[in-house]
Amino acid sequence: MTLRIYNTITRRKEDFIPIETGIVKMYVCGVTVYNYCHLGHARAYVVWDMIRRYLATKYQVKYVQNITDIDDKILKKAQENNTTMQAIAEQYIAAYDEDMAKLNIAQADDYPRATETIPEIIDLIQQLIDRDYAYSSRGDVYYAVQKFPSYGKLSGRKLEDMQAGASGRVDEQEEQKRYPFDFALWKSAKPNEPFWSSPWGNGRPGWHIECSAMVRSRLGETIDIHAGGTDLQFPHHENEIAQSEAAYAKPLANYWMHNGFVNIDGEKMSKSLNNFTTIRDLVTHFDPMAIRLFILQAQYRQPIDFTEEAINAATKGWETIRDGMLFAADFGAKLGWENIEIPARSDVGEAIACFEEAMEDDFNTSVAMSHVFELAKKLRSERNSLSHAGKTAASSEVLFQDWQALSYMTSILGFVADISDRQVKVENISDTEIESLIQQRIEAKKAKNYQEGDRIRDELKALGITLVDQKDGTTRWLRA
Ligand SMILES: Nc1ncnc2c1ncn2[C@@H]1O[C@H](COP(=O)(O)OP(=O)(O)OP(=O)(O)O)[C@@H](O)[C@H]1O
Ligand SMILES: [Zn+2]
Repeated sequence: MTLRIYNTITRRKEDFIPIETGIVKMYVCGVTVYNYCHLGHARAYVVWDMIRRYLATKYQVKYVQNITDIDDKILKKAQENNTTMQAIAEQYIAAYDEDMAKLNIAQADDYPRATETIPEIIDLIQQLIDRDYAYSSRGDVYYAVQKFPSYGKLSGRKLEDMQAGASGRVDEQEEQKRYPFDFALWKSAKPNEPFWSSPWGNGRPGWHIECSAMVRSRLGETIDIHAGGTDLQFPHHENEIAQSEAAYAKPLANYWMHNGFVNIDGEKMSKSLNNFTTIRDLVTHFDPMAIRLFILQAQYRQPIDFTEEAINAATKGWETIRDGMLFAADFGAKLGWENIEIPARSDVGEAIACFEEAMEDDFNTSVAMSHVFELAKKLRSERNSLSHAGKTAASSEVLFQDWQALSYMTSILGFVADISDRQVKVENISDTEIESLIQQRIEAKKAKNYQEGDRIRDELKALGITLVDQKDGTTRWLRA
């Protein structure tokens, strides 16, 4: 099987061949740190985390993700809060780390910050000026897009078409440019703004140049995969290509990958549209793994609509998968299983062929998840047989293989099931409390308050107690 990746720049799926055998160099554009991350950001970073985990089954992956800690929006927030740009950045970097850890997103190998990359940025701008791709103008430096003949090759935009559609509005900054689509590499310092000294005077870098400088300094002139959200194709990634390829005369990346949006009512979830739900708010209502599942149920390039029904359905789905993942912890001893660690790929063998086939097809997690569900549902039905009849339909060996395959797949997709949480809860409810809740449920059902009845059943389920309603109207219960 060969891994195939949809490459935005060629607009087709291609076989993945890394530059250096056995190594993948991957750069992902990170967040601008001036606010809490929302579900759209969660999607982006869950997706790149999943891809990184899958690649790591075959290659050594070097994963770099930048932090944009200089930006107009951060400055504005600092002014509003009467504090410094650095203080705002630190606050939201810490929040980012917390949110991503909840979603079980692995740390990058490196998180370069714009403020820590200034010498490399200045060097790169100087090279572009020396090669006549950039010019300084009253303390600013601009990239001359017309000098780069393949400008637009990633996004498919042509300068002539863009010019025809432009408004013709000219503000002060526009006057300093030679051509309307030239973009800033360096911005002269305004009063009360942080600045760094440079050959063009005091100022700060533009946004696009930081990524070109970081890719080069952390990974090299050409990398394997460069990734980000669909909105970054233009202008951000187009401009990165123009900068890096003009400076080094080599492709910046061999594969360009872009994740689809999380939408609300057909519109991109975004800070500027104020239609966002933060990750920290979501995790107070939903299990972070249900959020991860909600994201991975779609193939990464497809849009996802965020609705309450969809996230509720993902919560139910996660319960099934979690029970499957915890099958060994719950029943392994009873079935005589010895090694109940998450298995290595070699131990799982043939069982994962279908899963891998889906993942090799441009990381089709939608199909991959269907294989996960198949196994989780099978284990759930065996769980019921064990609880009710004290025996399983399939042999212990077959179940062990199923559980291993499920555990392997879910580890690649980055799911974690918290056994400690469950054990504590199970110990924390006494038989008398269970009996009393069952009695309350029977009464609720008699009063036709089925919602309350279901609530009690779910509450007990979360505590590891399964209720089994009998034909005679009584209820039996079982601890997981
Ligand atoms: N709704 C979304 N769905 C998927 N990815 C998103 C969404 N919103 C932002 N992203 C991605 O998150 C990453 C970080 O984005 P960044 O910090 O620049 O936020 P942003 O695009 O300014 O967010 P916003 O649009 O909310 O202001 C980018 O790769 C971006 O494409
Ligand atoms: Zn970038």
